[in-house]
Amino acid sequence: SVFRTSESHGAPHPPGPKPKPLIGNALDFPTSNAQEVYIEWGTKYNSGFVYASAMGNKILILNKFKDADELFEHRARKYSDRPEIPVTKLFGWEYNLALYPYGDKWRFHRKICQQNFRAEATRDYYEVLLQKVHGLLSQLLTDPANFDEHQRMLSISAPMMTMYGYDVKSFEDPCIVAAEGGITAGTPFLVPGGTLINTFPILAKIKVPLWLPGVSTWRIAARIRDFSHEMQRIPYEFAKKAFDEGTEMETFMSRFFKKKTMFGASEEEERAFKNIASTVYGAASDTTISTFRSFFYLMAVHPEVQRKAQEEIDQVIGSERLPDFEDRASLPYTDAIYREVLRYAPPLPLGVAHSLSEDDYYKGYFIPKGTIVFGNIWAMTRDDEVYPEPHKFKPERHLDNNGQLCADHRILAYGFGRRVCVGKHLASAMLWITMASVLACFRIEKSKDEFGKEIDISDDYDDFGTLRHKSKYQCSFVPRSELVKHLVSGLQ
Ligand code: HEM
Repeated sequence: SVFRTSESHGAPHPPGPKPKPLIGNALDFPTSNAQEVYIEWGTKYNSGFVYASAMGNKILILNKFKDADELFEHRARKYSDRPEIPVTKLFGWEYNLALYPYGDKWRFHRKICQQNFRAEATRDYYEVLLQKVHGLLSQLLTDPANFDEHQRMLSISAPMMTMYGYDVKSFEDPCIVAAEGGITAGTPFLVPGGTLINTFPILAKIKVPLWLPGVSTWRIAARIRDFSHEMQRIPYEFAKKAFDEGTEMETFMSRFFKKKTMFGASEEEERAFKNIASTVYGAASDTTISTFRSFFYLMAVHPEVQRKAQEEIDQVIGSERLPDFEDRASLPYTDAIYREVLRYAPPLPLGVAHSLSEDDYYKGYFIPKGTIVFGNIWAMTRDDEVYPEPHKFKPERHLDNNGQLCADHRILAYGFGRRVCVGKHLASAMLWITMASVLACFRIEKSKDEFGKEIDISDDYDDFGTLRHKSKYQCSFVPRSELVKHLVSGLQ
């Protein structure tokens, strides 16, 4: 569009679909597979970044890493805000630091996250993670058909355990019911006219239409607030009690309680620890679930990749023990699989929206304050100048000629700039140890039908607005040896 406004000093907005009178680009916004549509816009308007606006929302999409790097990293001071969600307070979602505006409160929370989730600090969680992953191995051995349920439970219980020491064992757990209930019921409120549909991952779970007869907005709001208080209260009180009784294990919350007892802590700090622990549930579980779904699928359809990883594991670890975090540096191919899964199937293809806190000019274009800015992770991980044959699953692309991991550590799936996923080291540890452990123990194969014929798995994904999941499929987990069977059954 070439709309010129007084504050733009004559510079046009970046290229994009031409706005219609009154409704702007309202009808142009995609409701699913947006990441692909935005790539098409880029091609159509011959630009690495495109702009559109509707009903007061201005949106900039960055399809190229170079532009994302320039704006999110080098101009971070302007590009680190979040779009405002008016109902946050109404729903009791003030705890969620991923939604905070760029400012002191966010900075305070982010600093605590960085201290506790930086690469070194994640070591404190290794023992718990390993225990949880070994639990998954046992379940895959005894009940392989329900592998998806098991990986979902792992993805939910690992963060609950590391944050609070709260051991979730069932989807009926009151804390999980409250967390899921709040997200499910609250989501429709976040979508004014559907235009913000791609703004937050949480929007993915739109299920209850608010205009159902007899459903009052306020009643729903009150329910969501209750859910949200419960999901914060239950595990917090559990962790507090465990600490007071001296039975606590080393967790994010116990570390805080210990510090408070020894040195004291402000109310503000206590509130921040609580907020962070609650945020982690939503931030960690769905993204991890999505990654595991892609991983099992990609292994089942790429036996040659699996074989290579298993050769590497057998060589380094042998078959008498299971992988440990210390083995990671000696298993570059397995690490390359982790990177390639997140490249091939980023769980949040459009990341999480940033917003621009001041007017800006870029490459001769005017971008107004308040513009919602998406880094199109999907487009960047499919850029064939960076990743030749981007539609192929090839872990080798992350290795150099000596079979060592390439120096570029950047995993685009974790987002950008000062808002980059603050849990990425924890996520990396969790994802890698799970992948290495499952590969060490099982061959992941396509399931067979009653005639012994392999059941194909399509490359279909469900796209819930922002969160992308491999659509339902079957696969089999075959123990690699009797020894492995023995090793895994001994874990329980
Ligand atoms: C596969 C796993 C994960 C993926 C793909 C992922 C991806 C992302 C992305 C794309 C963002 C937004 C970045 C941006 O604004 O540019 C984000 C933010 C965030 N993530 Fe993750 N994440 C994962 C796991 C985790 C885990 C395990 C934790 C917690 C320990 C976590 C905590 C957070 C938090 C708190 C934010 C908000 C940061 C802020 O607004 O400053 N994430 N994540």
